[in-house]
Amino acid sequence: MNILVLNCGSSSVKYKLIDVDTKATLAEGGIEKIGLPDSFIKFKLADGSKKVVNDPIPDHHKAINDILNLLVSPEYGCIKSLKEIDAVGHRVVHGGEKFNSSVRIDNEVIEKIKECYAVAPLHNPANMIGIEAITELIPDVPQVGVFDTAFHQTMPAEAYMYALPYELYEKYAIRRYGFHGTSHRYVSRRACEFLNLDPKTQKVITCHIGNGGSITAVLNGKSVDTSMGLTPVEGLMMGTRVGDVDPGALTFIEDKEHLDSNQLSNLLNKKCGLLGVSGVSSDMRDIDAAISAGNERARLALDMYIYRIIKYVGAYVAALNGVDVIAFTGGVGENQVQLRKRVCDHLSYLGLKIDDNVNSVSRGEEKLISTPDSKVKVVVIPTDEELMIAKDTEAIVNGLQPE
Ligand SMILES: Nc1ncnc2c1ncn2[C@@H]1O[C@H](COP(=O)(O)OP(=O)(O)O)[C@@H](O)[C@H]1O
Ligand SMILES: CC(=O)OP(=O)(O)O
Ligand SMILES: [Mg+2]
Repeated sequence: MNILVLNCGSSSVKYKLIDVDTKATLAEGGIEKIGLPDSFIKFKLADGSKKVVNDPIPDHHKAINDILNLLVSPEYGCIKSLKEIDAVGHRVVHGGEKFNSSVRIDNEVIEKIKECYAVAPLHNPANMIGIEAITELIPDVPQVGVFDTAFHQTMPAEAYMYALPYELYEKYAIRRYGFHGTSHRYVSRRACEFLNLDPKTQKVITCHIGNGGSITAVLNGKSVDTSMGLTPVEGLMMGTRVGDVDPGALTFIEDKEHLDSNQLSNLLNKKCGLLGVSGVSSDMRDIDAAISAGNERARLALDMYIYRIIKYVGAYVAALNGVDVIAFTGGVGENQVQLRKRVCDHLSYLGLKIDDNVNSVSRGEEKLISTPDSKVKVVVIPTDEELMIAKDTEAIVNGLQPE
């Protein structure tokens, strides 16, 4: 069975075509920097080498079309026709309170995904573009939705409730949901497997730091708290998202700048974070380059970004009453060596030590980066949301309950 996985992030679309019977990955790649002038498509060729093609990709619509064309392209494709795809698994970012596991996509599910547009404006519309493109091109193929929010449905009420009037929760389901759940689920399990530990007995903190970023406290395999909230804006400072900010500052800005709620949402989602503070870019690679060129605002942005990660990890050590394993993942977490070093050096009070030599060469591969005598194990685990999505999709198409 060939399963196509589409993972629409806020700045990227990643894809994998997996033959789940042989476990072979037939094609994989991604489009990055969507909406930026230097966007590109990167994909693996049959011989394992990578090819990068620079191409202006203004939005997710063009990104998905390019991916589908590439799959059947005579030069680089691996299938002759889209009919060779048996099922499609989609990452869907916001599923509200409705979904605590993956589901087959039907009209009712589509309605629920659309209901969540307002609370995930960078993501759910992008996810729907993927679903609609597939419905149009290969209408009879079953499609499965795998929700970022599902893994966090185990959070206790004390962690997911806001101290707003209770009626607002009852009326609108305003609460914290958390995101990147598929990644936190995969990385927390894989980190334990990699270290030969039983996830059911471990206190794990997973740091998913990409264009969007979130940190999760995982106790015995279950999410008990996470840094994102009702929307993917809460928590860490991100590429373009503000993260935690005094709600009082928001009403002040609304007033002074005469913003309506759409304009305020646009500001908080698209104009803040690394981009807003540095004035340079939302992309960590550009921030690193600007710092090397002496840009002080880029340096301030990175300092703030790292400081926020340190505070959240500290908070989750408290929430878990200790920590056994810290895992870094996401485009930044897997590659930005300095960031990992600075976060870990700040956690030396836990008896945590990283091996600078190992850390400084660990990029995009599974690695234990703490020293043998460190009291906390620190690992880099490249996330594989696509594998999780493929497994869930296979289970659902076969009428089984996903794990
Ligand atoms: N080698 C690298 N060094 C530093 N940052 C990197 C590197 N590779 C990717 N990144 C950063 O990772 C981020 C994108 O992460 P990713 O997880 O792919 O994003 P998304 O949230 O869209 O899924 C960007 O800020 C990018 O600059
Ligand atoms: C939910 C979220 O922030 O996703 P991404 O990091 O892929 O933008
Ligand atoms: Mg992502």
